[in-house]
Amino acid sequence: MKAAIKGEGLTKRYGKRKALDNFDIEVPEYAITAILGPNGAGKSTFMRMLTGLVAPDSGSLTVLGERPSWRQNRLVSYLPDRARWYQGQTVESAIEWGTKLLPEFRRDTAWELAGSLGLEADLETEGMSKGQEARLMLTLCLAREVPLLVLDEPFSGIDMISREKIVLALIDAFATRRQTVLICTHEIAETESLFDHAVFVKDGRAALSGGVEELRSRSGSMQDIYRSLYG
Ligand SMILES: Nc1ncnc2c1ncn2[C@@H]1O[C@H](COP(=O)(O)OP(=O)(O)OP(=O)(O)O)[C@@H](O)[C@H]1O
Repeated sequence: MKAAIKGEGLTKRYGKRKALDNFDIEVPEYAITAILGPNGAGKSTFMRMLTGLVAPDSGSLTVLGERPSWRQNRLVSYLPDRARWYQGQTVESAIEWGTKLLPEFRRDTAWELAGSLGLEADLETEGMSKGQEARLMLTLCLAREVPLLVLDEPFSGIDMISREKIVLALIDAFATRRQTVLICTHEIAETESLFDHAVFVKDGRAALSGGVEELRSRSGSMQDIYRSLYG
């Protein structure tokens, strides 16, 4: 197994609090890996580190064989945990913006995804519901044919039917492209069928990780493991 992402001894402090505390992780390439854990465990801090938005205080991190950087971000499609739009943007102008500015962005794929997620071209980002906003962010992210997708909470605020569509879109994208996908989520119940590999984060550390099949055969469902670690 080759690692698309490798982190060793990653530590990040905010004042006295350690968001990450000697965090070790290996994310296998061409697989879908879940990062799981309760609020405040350190998941988003790690996701931000992958794109260089947050620098570790100590430890080492490689993403596709190099340290995170702006140059490296051409190869990474990152879905942040909060949306930011330009004023007056619509679904159409956001897709045009992606076509012009995002590396390896496929306009046709974006329109297909937008259509299947029920996003109309003239829908304005101002005044969008939380779920519409999440669907548009995901559309922009999945339309990029880059080697690594990093999705921070892609399902939050999204209704069950759309969530199922997104899971199918991800499986579809994954079957036709060679991509590594890293997803941080709280929605284990409906999405665990998606994951090949899982990393459970607790208090800034990797408490448990491994192939999902192997973890299940040893310790039950992902939900059972989650309860026994955090309950
Ligand atoms: N910019 C920041 N300034 C201060 N503290 C921060 C900052 N970013 C994260 N933290 C703290 O670091 C810890 C880990 O936060 P992080 O957002 O990584 O958790 P998370 O696992 O993603 O949580 P959630 O599931 O709620 O999104 C928390 O205690 C948080 O308050």
